[in-house]
Amino acid sequence: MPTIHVVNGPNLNLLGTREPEVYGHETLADVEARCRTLTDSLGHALVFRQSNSEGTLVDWLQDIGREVAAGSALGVVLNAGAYTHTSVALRDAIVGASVPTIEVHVSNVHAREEFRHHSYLSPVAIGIVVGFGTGGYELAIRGLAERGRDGRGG
Ligand SMILES: O=C1C[C@@](O)(C(=O)O)C[C@@H](O)[C@@H]1O
Repeated sequence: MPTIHVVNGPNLNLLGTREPEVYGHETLADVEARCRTLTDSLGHALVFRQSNSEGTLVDWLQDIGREVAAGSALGVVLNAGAYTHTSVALRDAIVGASVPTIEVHVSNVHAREEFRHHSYLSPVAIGIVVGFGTGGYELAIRGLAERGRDGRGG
């Protein structure tokens, strides 16, 4: 069964201690453990990563695109953090490397500051999960896996 990638952007390494009233008390390691329990039960491999660096995230998306083209990955669950609202480079990587992408946000970005309402990624994502706390990662994984089963690749 193809790999499901989960990629986290800047400051998500601080989950658990960062603004817990917004992002909750679970750490990124807790989230990874929950994701792994789910992907194990679905029969998919999981690669779960985090970087604060935009260029590293671009490199990973390009790598994932190659794996998807080769049939060894389904796509990516992507919480790009603040780069969501700023990064044309991440959007270009998703499009240029043809990466099936589910955009995730722990918080409901639309109920927050105006600058969080715009996403460069949403128009090129296949789906978006927003505001369900850290449980949103599992919802997104289910969505990506379901889409894979449905035969709608790429
Ligand atoms: O870093 C983050 C986290 C976030 O992506 C979320 O998961 O709710 C929302 C972004 O606006 C913010 O910059």
